[in-house]
Amino acid sequence: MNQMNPEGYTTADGRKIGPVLMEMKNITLRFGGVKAITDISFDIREGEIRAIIGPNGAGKSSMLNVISGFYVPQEGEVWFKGYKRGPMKPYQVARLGIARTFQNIALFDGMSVLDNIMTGRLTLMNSGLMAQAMWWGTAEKEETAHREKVEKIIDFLEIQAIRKTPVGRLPYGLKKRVELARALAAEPKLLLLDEPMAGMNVEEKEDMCRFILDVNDEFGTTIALIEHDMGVVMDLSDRVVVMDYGKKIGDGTPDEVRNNPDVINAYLGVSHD
Ligand SMILES: Nc1ncnc2c1ncn2[C@@H]1O[C@H](COP(=O)(O)OP(=O)(O)OP(=O)(O)O)[C@@H](O)[C@H]1O
Repeated sequence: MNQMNPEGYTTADGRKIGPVLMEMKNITLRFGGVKAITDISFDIREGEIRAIIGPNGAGKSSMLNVISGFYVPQEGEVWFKGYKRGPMKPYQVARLGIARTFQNIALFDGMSVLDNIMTGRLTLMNSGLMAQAMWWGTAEKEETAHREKVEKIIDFLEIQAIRKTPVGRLPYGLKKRVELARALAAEPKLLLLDEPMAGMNVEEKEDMCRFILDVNDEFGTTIALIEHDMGVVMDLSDRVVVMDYGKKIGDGTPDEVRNNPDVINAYLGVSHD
């Protein structure tokens, strides 16, 4: 199988990748006079770890925000699970099965790890406040089921010891792991990670890499990520989209991208962290 096969393909290391889950077709996004994205197309396949890279200001965050539904492009189409996606509210995107983490951690510092992760399940909860007041039994049963799922994620990400700790007291690497846990609590089909390794030391990066691979492997979650650390990108990703000045300049396996002269030029031509 190759990457063009509609059924999917098998990676060099034997991982099975499925059919297309998301397709970005000729996306153009402008902010006033600034063109952040110019006519970019690419797909994300089921089970894949897909990276978006590029020098500073290339348009990566803008693209992640288009994928998440936060930005609606002026031109182009976004297809998800075989349907063209129109403008949506964030909760509708979450219900579709897309969850994300943020470049700057977005957790509730005063709340415990457990409670923060529980907030990830809000879009899956049927019982609202009214229902809880009137039919406490049903709501309680539902709450127990949610707690069980959350406890599973806590075990999986090895954060049992800090489950009661307020997030504000945790070191950076662990906060990032809690953020991953909260995104996973929504049971996403597609998980978006915005610079998951930013600000981490070597050991924290190694842990995060392992957890990302395990999530992908264990839950079959498709993952799209932006990351500046090239070593991490090349190790983790099945395929990589490369952006520069809002345009796509490369798309392929890490090896293909690494040897692409346009990509080499883009990275040599600018300062990069
Ligand atoms: N909300 C916005 N309003 C106006 N311009 C914006 C906005 N967001 C991004 N831009 C512009 O769009 C272009 C792409 O920015 P974007 O943040 O997507 O790049 P990036 O590749 O994620 O950069 P970095 O690696 O530095 O985070 C830049 O010229 C940026 O100034």
